[in-house]
Amino acid sequence: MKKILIVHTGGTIAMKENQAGGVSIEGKHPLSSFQERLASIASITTEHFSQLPSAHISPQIVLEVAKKIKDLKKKEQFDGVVITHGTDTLEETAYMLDLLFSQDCPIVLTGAMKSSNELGSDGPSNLMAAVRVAGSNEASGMGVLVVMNDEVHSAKYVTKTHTSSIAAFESPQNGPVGIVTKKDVVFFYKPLSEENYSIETIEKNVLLLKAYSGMGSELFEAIEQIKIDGIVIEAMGQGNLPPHIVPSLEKMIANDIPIVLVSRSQKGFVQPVYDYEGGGKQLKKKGVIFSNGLSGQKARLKLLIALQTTNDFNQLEKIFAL
Ligand SMILES: NC(=O)C[C@H](N)C(=O)O
Repeated sequence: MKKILIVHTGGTIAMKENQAGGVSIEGKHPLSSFQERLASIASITTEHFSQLPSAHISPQIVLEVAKKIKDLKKKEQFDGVVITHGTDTLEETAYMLDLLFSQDCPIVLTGAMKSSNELGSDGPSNLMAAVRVAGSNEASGMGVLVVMNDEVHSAKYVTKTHTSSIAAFESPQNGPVGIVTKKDVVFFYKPLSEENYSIETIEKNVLLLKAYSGMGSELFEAIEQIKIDGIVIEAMGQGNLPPHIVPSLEKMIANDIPIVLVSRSQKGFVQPVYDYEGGGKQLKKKGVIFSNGLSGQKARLKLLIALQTTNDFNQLEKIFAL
């Protein structure tokens, strides 16, 4: 039987609906009673790390989760790790762990869209599916995975696309990397690359801004008042920005603050194509770093981690080309 470590961090999967219709964390983890069922498919060790809604989870907390898993893995050999997590920031935690762990031991994140006592609660089936994926031989070498609604997604591309449906997670760029059927776990693709960073702390301040039609420089002027180490901008289309913000970007670059560009569009990459003021070709020439199809929230985490290792522009550009 495979040995699986389950780390609970909180989220709706750990919550209950009260009589007034409010959903919150209350008492013992509701999936504790599900332990016996899980024991029929794997040998389970459970770690109650936290009971937090995922909006309360920060990169610093994710780093603590990573350290806890590394400590537990030093003491005991596990075939796979499952992390239960709130769905609101699940994709961010999954991607951050993907950057912090090598691909040898499967790490699978799951959660629930409906709390434990709601009709049709998806927590138990998602947890069961996640344990099966973490214990499957093919999961090794796949990077950190997200299992929701019987689909397996790669941490790099998965995103929450629906606020309440149980089919809330999709990978718009390339679809799921696998599915969970009644009998099997089936994978379609393997990732082509692996990235690993070894960091002890997260101390940098990286902001995320979204571009919008008519955007002016006022947000950038406000940001000048605070100390930042980097910024990610969700640009329009292939990586274009309104012209009025260009002088603010030039100022940041002159002050050695790296600017990473991603797209507001869910699919495709940003590319230096348009040669007008604020267009991608001109931004690239000015020293803006182009990302590789990551969402804004994931590029922000990558910059946060990368800046712990280097603030050399060429190095950062290489990291974001991966
Ligand atoms: N479905 C969920 O888990 C949402 C919840 N608000 C959370 O992220 O903690």
